[in-house]
Amino acid sequence: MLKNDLFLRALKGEQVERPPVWMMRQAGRYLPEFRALRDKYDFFTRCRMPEIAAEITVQPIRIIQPDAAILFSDILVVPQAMNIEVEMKENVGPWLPKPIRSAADVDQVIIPNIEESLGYVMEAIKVTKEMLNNEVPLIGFAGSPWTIFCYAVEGKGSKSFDTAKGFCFSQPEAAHRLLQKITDTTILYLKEKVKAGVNAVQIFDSWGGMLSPVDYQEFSWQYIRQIVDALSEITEVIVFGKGCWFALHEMAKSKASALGVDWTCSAKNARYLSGGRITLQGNFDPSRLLSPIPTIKKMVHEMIDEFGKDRYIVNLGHGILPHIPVDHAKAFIDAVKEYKS
Ligand SMILES: Cc1c2[nH]c(c1CCC(=O)O)Cc1[nH]c(c(CCC(=O)O)c1C)Cc1[nH]c(c(CCC(=O)O)c1C)Cc1[nH]c(c(C)c1CCC(=O)O)C2
Repeated sequence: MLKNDLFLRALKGEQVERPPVWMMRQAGRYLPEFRALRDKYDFFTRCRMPEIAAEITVQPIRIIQPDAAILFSDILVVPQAMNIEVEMKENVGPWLPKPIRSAADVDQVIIPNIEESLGYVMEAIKVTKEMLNNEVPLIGFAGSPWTIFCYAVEGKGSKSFDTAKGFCFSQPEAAHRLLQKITDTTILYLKEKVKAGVNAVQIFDSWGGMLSPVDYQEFSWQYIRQIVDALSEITEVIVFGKGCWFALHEMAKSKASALGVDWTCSAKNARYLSGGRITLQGNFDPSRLLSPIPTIKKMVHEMIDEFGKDRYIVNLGHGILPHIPVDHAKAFIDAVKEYKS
């Protein structure tokens, strides 16, 4: 049994003493302990070594003490397993030497045997669960099919992902075939993660907000919904769509346990759009952690008042930035623990 199950209770919509808190990208570069390991091994090597991945996962649990851990890994290990080469370049980010640009390229993409190609993730989950010793739940994750597609086609990060969008609009049949392959792989992958021991899963649709509301339904949401349908049978599912406030109404009708929101959508609007009943997660502006500590704490308390303490998980509106001081990150977490309604 978990010693701290606040996070799972909030996902189930139960009443809580205070809302749970964790931070997207909490295992990351703002921690000196993370940077020390970073100097020793390159990015995907760290993902592939279960002991290292587990160590990075529990670092924030020791240092800033959130109510949930998120497995250290990356959304791009999935395309790697699908026969799409992905590198992580220093100061550049993801880099794909051979992006997908044609129907013939899509033919080369495989739905892998998860055990064979991503077994190292399952090993990392098992080691992490032992290290966590039932202190807090462990979150597993995957990118949304659309977000993975963005990298697979664009070949690198982008401000607008217009090559990826252009592929959808000019070669829709090939685009949908690729999106479906990613979806099928992601379902198999997340099911294995649940078997290996994660307590909940989050789907990151980081680039969903690049699409118009109509295109979002066609190229992103219909695939996320397949994942939610398959996974909600066995675990709690959180869907985080960056910039996807326009889809909250549709998302709230799904079997997801919670929806993530970013800081461009007010708590009031998010509650209104999502119908007021589903658990919401977010939405502190990550740059706001640069404010003085008393300001951070005050703003966190106001944010909880606005969302309400129940059916709410405190988080940032996107990942923590690398230059945030550790004591500011800790203040964010502490503010939630000090909250009195
Ligand atoms: C789009 C995306 C990626 N990866 C991820 C997303 C979705 C979330 C989001 O939108 O931020 C998800 C991700 N990536 C990482 C995690 C670990 C768990 C966590 O702490 O949240 C998670 C959940 C580790 C990571 N993934 C990456 C790092 C930094 C790599 C390093 O320098 O060591 C970490 C800690 C690398 C990465 N990985 C990716 C990019 C664009 C980059 C480079 C940009 C950057 O440096 O932030 C792809």
